[in-house]
Amino acid sequence: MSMESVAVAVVAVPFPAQGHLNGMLHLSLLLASRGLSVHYAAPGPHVRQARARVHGWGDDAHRRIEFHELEVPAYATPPPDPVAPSPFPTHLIPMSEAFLAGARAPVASLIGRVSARHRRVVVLYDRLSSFAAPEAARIPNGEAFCLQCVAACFDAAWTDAGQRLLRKHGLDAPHPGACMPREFVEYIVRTQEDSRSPAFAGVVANTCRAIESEFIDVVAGDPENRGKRVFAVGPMNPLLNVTAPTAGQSARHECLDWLDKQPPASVLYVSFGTTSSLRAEQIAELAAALRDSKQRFVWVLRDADRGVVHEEEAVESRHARFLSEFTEETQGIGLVITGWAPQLEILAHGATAAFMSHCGWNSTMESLSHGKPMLAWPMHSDQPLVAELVCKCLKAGLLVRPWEQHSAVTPAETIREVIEKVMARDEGLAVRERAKELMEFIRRSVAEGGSSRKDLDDFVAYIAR
Ligand SMILES: O=c1ccn([C@@H]2O[C@H](COP(=O)(O)OP(=O)(O)O[C@H]3O[C@H](CO)[C@@H](O)[C@H](O)[C@H]3O)[C@@H](O)[C@H]2O)c(=O)[nH]1
Repeated sequence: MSMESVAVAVVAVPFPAQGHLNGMLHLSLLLASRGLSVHYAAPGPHVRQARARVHGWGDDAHRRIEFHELEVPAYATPPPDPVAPSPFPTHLIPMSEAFLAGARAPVASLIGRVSARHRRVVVLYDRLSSFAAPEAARIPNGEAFCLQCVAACFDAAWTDAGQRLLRKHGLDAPHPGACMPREFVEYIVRTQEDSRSPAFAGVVANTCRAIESEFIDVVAGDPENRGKRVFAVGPMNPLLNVTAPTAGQSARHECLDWLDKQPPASVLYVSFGTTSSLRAEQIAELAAALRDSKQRFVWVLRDADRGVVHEEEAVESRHARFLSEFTEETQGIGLVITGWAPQLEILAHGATAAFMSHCGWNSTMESLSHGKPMLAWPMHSDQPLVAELVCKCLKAGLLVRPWEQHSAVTPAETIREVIEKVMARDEGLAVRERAKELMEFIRRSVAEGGSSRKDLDDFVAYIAR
């Protein structure tokens, strides 16, 4: 480790929901592997959640990071409501508000302590934890970079130039603000002023030129980013080798042993991330579609996370009756996982053929970087637009149902039709081939000489200057 890199410290302040904790931890691990001193700060339960759930780095990698548990006053953590009219996780709003109100002071004090010991402090914040950016301006040696853990097309979609580009590509998703409740749009607006801190130096984005080149240009050209640096370093998730298990990882999930016994490219992986809960009627239709399609599957059947994650007993009890019958009917053909699944390893596995997903951005990057076509079932926020990007622009997926139908139950027949197309029919050949091609492009981006590698090198060189 050079003295130069030790002199610069990174303070990473994720938003404490899994889809954000995860990206910030991947980036922190990438920076730590380059010899930078990295401090990762989140409320205690979320630090533990991020560490327990991250995949692909091996058991030892975390030692390179200093974790800080922020004291945030207690808040309500209601369970998700699977029958709510909107699939947006409104049950997370009390956590978001408490975090916004309570985390600023402990983050400021951490930044102050780190500032005293380093030549420069780089505050990496999430768009939803922008309050950390002005704290970088209050120390003499601070600067702030925003980690964009959503697609560049979603970031771009809020601007006129972005909207024009979306139309040019025939991407016909509703305006981003329409896919989330008004109170959450207000939350984003309230954090906007902070993100314009004088310490704001630029954006690090979990995307790459191989899939979003024009959208990255729109983000870079946004007047808010004028004179700032934009680095597209994605995918930040490790790219696993399809045959070898993760090096240095002790425990292996049993579903991977089951996948080892299945033929190549024969299994459909089904999972809807950590912010979606399906209503019982929808679960029954999806189950019927999986059973009737006669395709092998791994299905992660979980409700959305609470504001603080407790273990999964409640989920199991909600589905217990249905599950005992369904697992009997599909014995040998499929697996249902009700706990935390090793998604990255599942997507990397040679037996996995395709991914039925809500199109969260982490899932999308993980799927495309492992060559798996997507069966897109968008639920809220950025997902309807990402589904359009994957299906229409990248042509690496098929839509299960458009977002506009989110309050209706999608029938088994419709779901089965898409499963059969992607998994078995000639009609699905093009998306299967295209996903493999994109994997090659994406992997070239992060390899020596690729655009994401260069942007990561440039980012590291810039902050360590
Ligand atoms: O059993 C599981 C379930 C999930 N995951 C991982 O959890 C992450 C889920 O992230 P994502 O696919 O992005 O979905 P969400 O959890 O829904 O993420 C939220 O955050 C994302 C990034 O901001 C947004 O793109 C989404 O719309 C938003 O819902 C991924 O890394 C998955 O690999 C597992 O490893 N095992």
